[in-house]
Amino acid sequence: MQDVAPRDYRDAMACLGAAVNIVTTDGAAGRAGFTASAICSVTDDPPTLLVCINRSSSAYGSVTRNKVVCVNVLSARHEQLSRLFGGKVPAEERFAAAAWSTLATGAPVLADCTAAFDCRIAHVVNVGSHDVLFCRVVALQRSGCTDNLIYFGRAYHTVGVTDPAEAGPESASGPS
Ligand SMILES: NC(=O)c1ccc[n+]([C@@H]2O[C@H](COP(=O)([O-])OP(=O)(O)OC[C@H]3O[C@@H](n4cnc5c(N)ncnc54)[C@H](O)[C@@H]3O)[C@@H](O)[C@H]2O)c1
Ligand SMILES: Cc1cc2c(cc1C)N(C[C@H](O)[C@H](O)[C@H](O)COP(=O)(O)O)c1[nH]c(=O)[nH]c(=O)c1N2
Repeated sequence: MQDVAPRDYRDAMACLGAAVNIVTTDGAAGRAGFTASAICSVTDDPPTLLVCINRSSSAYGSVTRNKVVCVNVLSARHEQLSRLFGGKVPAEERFAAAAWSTLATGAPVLADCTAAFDCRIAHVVNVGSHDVLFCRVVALQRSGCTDNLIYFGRAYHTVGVTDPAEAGPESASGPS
């Protein structure tokens, strides 16, 4: 069996479109956040999602020591914010560019995000350069679920629904 080169792997992964999110944390280990597309739902009982984080990321220490994250799902208007959280910009400058609140864990919730999943990190698995964080969702926020910022072919795109009713009502749940 022939090994697949990392470059070929990334070229093929560039063909897999994915929603763009900002993953945040706060707590004793400090506030931090990064742009992430390697996120998916694991199970609805108990509500659990996974986040893949590069261990070389500036947010890594804060995320793993605080043991909480909020996954903020982005819409088209957040492209510039996604670029800011995509690397090489100091954390304070990233957060200064938007309005934030909190739900249950204290991790920053982006005021106008499409959906926010506030989580406690339940389990961590090391795989190559990344840690896979299995995150138990403890609170939610949904608002204006009409479009998503998508990363595909190394570029940003938008998908949306023409009838907002298709996306369901706005809501928030969980302890606050
Ligand atoms: N999962 C990730 O860690 C991830 C995902 C997307 C982009 N990025 C980072 O964003 C920057 C721009 O990326 P790009 O899409 O323009 O070109 P790229 O060639 O670095 O990435 C192409 C695709 O490969 C995957 N990928 C990239 N780096 C990866 C990594 N270290 N581990 C696992 N999968 C990875 C992603 O699906 C990405 O869309 C790069 O620095 C890249 O490392 C990282
Ligand atoms: C569209 C897109 C998607 C992702 C990323 C980037 C971009 C532009 N990055 C990279 C990540 O955002 C970046 O490396 C961090 O912000 C770390 O940079 P600093 O170490 O903080 O400068 C990223 N990193 C990661 O660990 N997991 C991921 O799923 C993703 N996904």
